[in-house]
Amino acid sequence: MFCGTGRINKFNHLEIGGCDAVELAKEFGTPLYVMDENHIRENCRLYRDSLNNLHENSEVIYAGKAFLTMEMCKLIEEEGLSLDVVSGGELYTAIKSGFPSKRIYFHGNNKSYAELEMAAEYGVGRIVVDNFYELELLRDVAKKYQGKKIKILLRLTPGIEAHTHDYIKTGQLDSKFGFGMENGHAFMAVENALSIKGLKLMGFHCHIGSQIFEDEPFKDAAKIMIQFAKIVNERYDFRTREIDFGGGFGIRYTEKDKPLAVKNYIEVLVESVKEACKKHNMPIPKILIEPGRAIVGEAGTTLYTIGSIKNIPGVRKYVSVDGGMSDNIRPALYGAEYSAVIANKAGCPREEIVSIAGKCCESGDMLIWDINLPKIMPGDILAVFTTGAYHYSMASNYNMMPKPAVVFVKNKTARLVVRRQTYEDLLSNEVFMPNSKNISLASL
Ligand SMILES: Cc1ncc(COP(=O)(O)O)c(C=O)c1O
Ligand SMILES: N[C@@H](CCCC[NH3+])C(=O)O
Repeated sequence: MFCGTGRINKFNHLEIGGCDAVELAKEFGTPLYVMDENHIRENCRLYRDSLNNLHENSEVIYAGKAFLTMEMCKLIEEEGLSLDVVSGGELYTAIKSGFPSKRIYFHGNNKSYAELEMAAEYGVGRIVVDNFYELELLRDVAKKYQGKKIKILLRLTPGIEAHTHDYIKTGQLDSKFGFGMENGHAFMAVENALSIKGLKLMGFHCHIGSQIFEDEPFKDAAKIMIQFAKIVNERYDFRTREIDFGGGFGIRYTEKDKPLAVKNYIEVLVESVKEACKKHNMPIPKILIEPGRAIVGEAGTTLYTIGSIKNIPGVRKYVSVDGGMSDNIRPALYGAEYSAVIANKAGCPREEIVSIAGKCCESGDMLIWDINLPKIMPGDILAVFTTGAYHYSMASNYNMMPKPAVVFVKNKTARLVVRRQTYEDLLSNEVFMPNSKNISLASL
């Protein structure tokens, strides 16, 4: 049975990081995001070592959008990875945690002038430039920060169609991200970037999509990016020092998912880069990758308490939990599928097919359709696996649902990393004056 990174203990309960999930639910309440810290650290090392063993001049950059807290930044720092941020807020989180700015890569398809200034001020390692507007903003930023060379990568769309959900494909020409190769924008961007004083072009970036199971798109990306670097070298006498191939490595949500082993993804990428460099007689650049989901996804489990159960004989049994699309938008957004167990009956035989509903006011707020579980009762604890990536980071306050707490579990201990939002938190930004009178303009 798929148990995420957990196991079933002698009480027939799910146990994660040596902690009984039923006890975690009691201590911290539900819904609760539980992150298996050792698993995250093992993934960091696996990616770092697999890449480094094949090509020393390399770097693994954790894509913070998957799951970002200051504690996570600290973990990433300790494991020697760099960090990809996509907004002023993510950058602020990293800086506040004490993450070294030189190891920060700043992404985003609509960075504001203020965000770019913030990046220059903190001295981030690379700004990954996405479009011509951003290059123009950077021209001004570079003028203001004269003396500080702003190192950049250009994000390119290599025209690759990865076989994944439409909303998480990014490498094709018809994308909001990056400079298109097919239409010549990528070359114009190189010319532009090289002409701006104060910017130092270091190389290129691409990201072909997310939750990719095949190796072919990575092979294609390697070939196309190296070929591009070769042409750029001939046309502009520019040597590409580094190429960032983005993230996208697939993980397991259900038993149907069959991702490649990490080593295989990395091997295919690095070998393809080396082969292409040999073909074009070019030095091998620094190789960077940006896994997000693959670092944290399988390490996360969400615990919920079962509430109402509605049986429609001959149709369906709806089992509702105390969370929903506010803590996991992925089923509604992508039709994502999940595996789950009842944490307090983890080893019991599966007896009935039920559908797990969230408590938000939307018919589409369904977490899992048709899952086979042991006989389920109100008060049972449901554990949904593989919720470490794009869950906490995509959580919302829809229906004024407080965001769940996050705990890290490791070696039989659990520590609170993010406390549960309170109702007061939900109102904390409101500017509300109960005794003020509405004065209409007409009466003035
Ligand atoms: C530029 C960039 N890098 C890295 C990632 C991380 O992707 P994943 O979580 O699939 O590894 C993303 C998200 O898809 C991205 O847009
Ligand atoms: N948020 C998405 C993936 C997009 C990744 C960011 N470019 C997911 O949950 O699968």
